[in-house]
Amino acid sequence: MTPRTHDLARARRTHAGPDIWCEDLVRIHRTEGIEVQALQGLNLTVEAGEVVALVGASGSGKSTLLNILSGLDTPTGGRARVAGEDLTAMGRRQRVDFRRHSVGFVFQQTSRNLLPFLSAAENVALPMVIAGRGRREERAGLLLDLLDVADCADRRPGSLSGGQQQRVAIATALANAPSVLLADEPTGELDEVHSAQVLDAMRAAATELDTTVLIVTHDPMVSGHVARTVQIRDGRTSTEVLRHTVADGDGVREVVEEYSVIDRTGRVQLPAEHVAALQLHDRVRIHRESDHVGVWPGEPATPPAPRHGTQEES
Ligand SMILES: Nc1ncnc2c1ncn2[C@@H]1O[C@H](COP(=O)(O)OP(=O)(O)OP(=O)(O)O)[C@@H](O)[C@H]1O
Repeated sequence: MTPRTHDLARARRTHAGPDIWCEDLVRIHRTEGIEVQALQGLNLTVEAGEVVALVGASGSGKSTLLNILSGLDTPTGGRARVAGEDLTAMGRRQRVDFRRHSVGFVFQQTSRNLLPFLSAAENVALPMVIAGRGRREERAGLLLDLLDVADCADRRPGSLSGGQQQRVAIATALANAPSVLLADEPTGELDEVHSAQVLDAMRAAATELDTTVLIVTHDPMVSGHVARTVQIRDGRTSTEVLRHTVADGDGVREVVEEYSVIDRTGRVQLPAEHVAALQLHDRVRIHRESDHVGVWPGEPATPPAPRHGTQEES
């Protein structure tokens, strides 16, 4: 901790277990008699202090999930807990409290995050005014310092660059020391250099304040800046990419491993490229070997003989 930020209040958790937990989450949107199942039994667990990117094609259900996790929307089915709060059983007052204290939110549009007629410091202080928090000016200054935009404190958003505005927006979202920070395409309007700077600043602030972060993004670059990337496909989590640094006889290197997600009932979504390459459709044959499971196209009718060590793993 730097000397200036050592007295910044960090997230305070009174719950045990993960900060984000969803089980079999379903959300059906109904408009003009048409039903769209945006989330189709989604499972996701994010432990306290993790920084996770959520990626997926347009329409895969990312914004729907974020709206539920931030308490703006309610699921049609399944269960969800964020910062220890059961999102399916919250009353109106509890929901207001949850949005004020337990979660912070950063939108893609820089103009949506900040009030244009307030300075950066006043924007950061505003959620603390609403929550009745003391020592606001001091905390606002420390947060702006933590996000490396202390020099912008007296400037209004309109005179700041997109990257500076997003840093101020992150400071604002962290004002009341939430356990969870949800960010919807926070780098969507920034170029690569500024995106990287904003992500690094967000990650550093999250570590300092012990905040759990979920970043929804289309930007593949974001994955390179986080240890865990969860892919959502057709309203379900399908694959996860984990990155970690290994130091061994060959030196220090980054190891990237991709996993398919398996749910409680044993469902696995095969990666789309495997499905296409092997022309898997309608039904497949599955064989268990001693240490893995093989998946074969449904044709021909005779099951293949096991070929140890050469099968495509699911
Ligand atoms: N309010 C709504 N009414 C009807 N359908 C909706 C509504 N919101 C979302 N949908 C539908 O639900 C599905 C998931 O949408 P969602 O916005 O969650 O996806 P997304 O992954 O965030 O997409 P994008 O990356 O384009 O923002 C889509 O088919 C979308 O058309």
